[in-house]
Amino acid sequence: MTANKLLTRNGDRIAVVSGLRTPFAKQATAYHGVPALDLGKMVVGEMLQRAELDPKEIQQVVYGQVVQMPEAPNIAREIVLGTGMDVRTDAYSVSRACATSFQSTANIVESMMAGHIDVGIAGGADSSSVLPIGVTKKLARALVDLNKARTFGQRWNILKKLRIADLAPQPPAVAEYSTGLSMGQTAEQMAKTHNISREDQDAMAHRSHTLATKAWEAGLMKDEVMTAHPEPFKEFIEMDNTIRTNSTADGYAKLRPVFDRKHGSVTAANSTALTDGASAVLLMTESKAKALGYEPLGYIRSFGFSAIDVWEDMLMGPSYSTPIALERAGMNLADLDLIEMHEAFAAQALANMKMFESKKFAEEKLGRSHAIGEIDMSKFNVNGGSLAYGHPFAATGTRLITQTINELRRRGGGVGLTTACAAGGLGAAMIVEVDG
Ligand SMILES: CC(=O)SCCNC(=O)CCNC(=O)[C@H](O)C(C)(C)COP(=O)(O)OP(=O)(O)OC[C@H]1O[C@@H](n2cnc3c(N)ncnc32)[C@H](O)[C@@H]1OP(=O)(O)O
Repeated sequence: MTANKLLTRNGDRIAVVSGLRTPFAKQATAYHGVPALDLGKMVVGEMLQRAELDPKEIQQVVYGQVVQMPEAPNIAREIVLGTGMDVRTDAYSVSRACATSFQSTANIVESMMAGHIDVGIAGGADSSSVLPIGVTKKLARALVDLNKARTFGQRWNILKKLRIADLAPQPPAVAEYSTGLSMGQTAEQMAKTHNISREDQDAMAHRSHTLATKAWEAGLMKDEVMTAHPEPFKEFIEMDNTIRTNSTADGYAKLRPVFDRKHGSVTAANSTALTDGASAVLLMTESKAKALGYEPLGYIRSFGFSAIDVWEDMLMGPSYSTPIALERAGMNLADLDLIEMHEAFAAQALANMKMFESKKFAEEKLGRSHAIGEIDMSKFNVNGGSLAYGHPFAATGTRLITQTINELRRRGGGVGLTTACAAGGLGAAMIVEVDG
């Protein structure tokens, strides 16, 4: 029972007591004008209310957002202050690109393992609609110099050096800082290197939308997705508007590639949309959960993070992090009942799936004698993935954790892998379990 599990010093497992998210929405739609912080407060506030937990029980909040709000750099602390928690609740923010809420969850787990806390909240939120739109480097420099200038002549000397182009606003790019390549260009690179066909990418996207539609229709999302009522409080948002409920296989072929217009295969339909949303999990040590009268939904069994080069195959994180998490759990891929992989792009997910079954990859890149294993599609993203739900960067990790645990519960228990790639060549994998 105790072997290969994450345990506290008292032998407690780390329990997921609750998990919730907002409906996810495409950029500039339902949450236009709603900052990530408000989305985060919305989901954490609602989760506390549903759990009927005295907010004063929360000892630590670790939260994250990938696209930062300069006016509120510590989103976790703002969530504490904005949701009625004790002002003395510790809170800090983390960033691990698209794996941010895997990281915030890992931080709470580690605090529990160290014996520092026994109740904490982890999660992440992002808005692609409320962005810190900046100015060019030349204009930024001129503005600083203008602030220091004392005379009209000095001011004029600064201003006359500016050109019209220097005044253009600079939105943040979804690109890798050190290579300058966008995530879409990286997916395109991976599609070419691993011979991922356009047809296979489109089929994966169609599968994702179809399964997500079925999941919503069957009412599977109702416990884990709240109804949102964002400012200006005109409408309620009940469902992800990212999902194409009328997805048809032939609708995909018509689209032109976006990131390599001439020779590419990555389109708007086989990429995740730019998305707004938030998610969170409430974690407790097993004995604290029981003492407070909670029946845990599931447990965190193991996790692992990985890092590789950013120039080639940068979004291959699942293929590197999964063997680490499996080894720490004392398991093989075949022991898993579910495999939930973040679908950043169909090409990226398919390239990872290929590498899972490649002995050559295992030998050359992982230093292992055998492949990670072949993915059984009946266990893979069974209720659809990020291609359908979208990807509010920091929110995807805790979406995956909650979705996987809930599906394991519907199946009467078991063990599931959640895994994601992230910018910077990072990878995250977390194994969750539900008692049978
Ligand atoms: C580690 C990581 O996770 S890395 C990933 C990080 N995330 C990203 O990089 C985000 C990637 N995505 C993007 O940048 C954007 O979504 C893009 C550039 C791919 C597309 O953006 P947009 O052009 O604004 O997408 P939009 O939603 O308008 O779709 C474009 C067209 O495709 C169509 N389309 C989209 N999905 C589908 C589909 N499933 N089936 C059929 N048509 C579709 C739309 O209807 C639209 O058609 P229209 O022009 O006739 O209206």
